[in-house]
Amino acid sequence: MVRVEPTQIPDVKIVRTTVFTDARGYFVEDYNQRAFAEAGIHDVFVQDNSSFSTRMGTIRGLHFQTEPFAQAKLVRVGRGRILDVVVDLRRSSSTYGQHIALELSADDRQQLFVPVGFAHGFCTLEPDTEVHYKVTAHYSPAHDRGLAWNDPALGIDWPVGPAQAMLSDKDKTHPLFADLPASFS
Ligand SMILES: Cc1cn([C@H]2C[C@H](O)[C@@H](COP(=O)(O)OP(=O)(O)O[C@H]3O[C@@H](C)C(=O)[C@@H](O)[C@H]3O)O2)c(=O)[nH]c1=O
Repeated sequence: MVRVEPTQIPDVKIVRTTVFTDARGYFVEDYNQRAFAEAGIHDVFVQDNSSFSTRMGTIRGLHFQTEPFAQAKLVRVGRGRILDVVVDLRRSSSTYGQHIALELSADDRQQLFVPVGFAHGFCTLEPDTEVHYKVTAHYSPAHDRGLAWNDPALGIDWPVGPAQAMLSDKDKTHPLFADLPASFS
């Protein structure tokens, strides 16, 4: 059983699943298209991604792709724990520039649905953390964009600062929120 619930930014959803345990172990539905449709989400996922981060304090983000490769994402953790963060980049939105930060772990199996129009990133809260996410458009390096994870204007309360964060070279160079071109919305 899959339940889809709104967050403070209503188009961003928390997805909860029911785990059925028995003597063998457990069974769980990780994704259910009908439950999403009943929640008004009709996005079609076309690619499943996984990333593994060895170090606690690894930050990946904040990332998004532009049209026609903009992606909605459904994020879950297979091993370990993350602080998952999404930032509303939709200029016409009443929550433009606001963010949601939610802990996701392998233990609670909570997932986050991130609609098109948001930047996404996370910080690992444990070593050896594996993140799985479905996306609704294929990877396109030409449409791949970033937003500075530690832009003070975003007000994100990351668990680590720049001195401790493990980042890719790419993620050290993204523009500030105020410098994103208007054409992204
Ligand atoms: C995202 C992606 C990367 N790659 C390749 C490109 C590159 O050589 C290598 C690592 O890519 P990155 O450094 O962009 O990986 P990463 O920093 O983990 O990027 C991911 O971060 C999280 C927060 C997201 O939301 C994702 O959409 C994605 O942007 O993998 C693909 O082949 N397909 C993909 O879909």
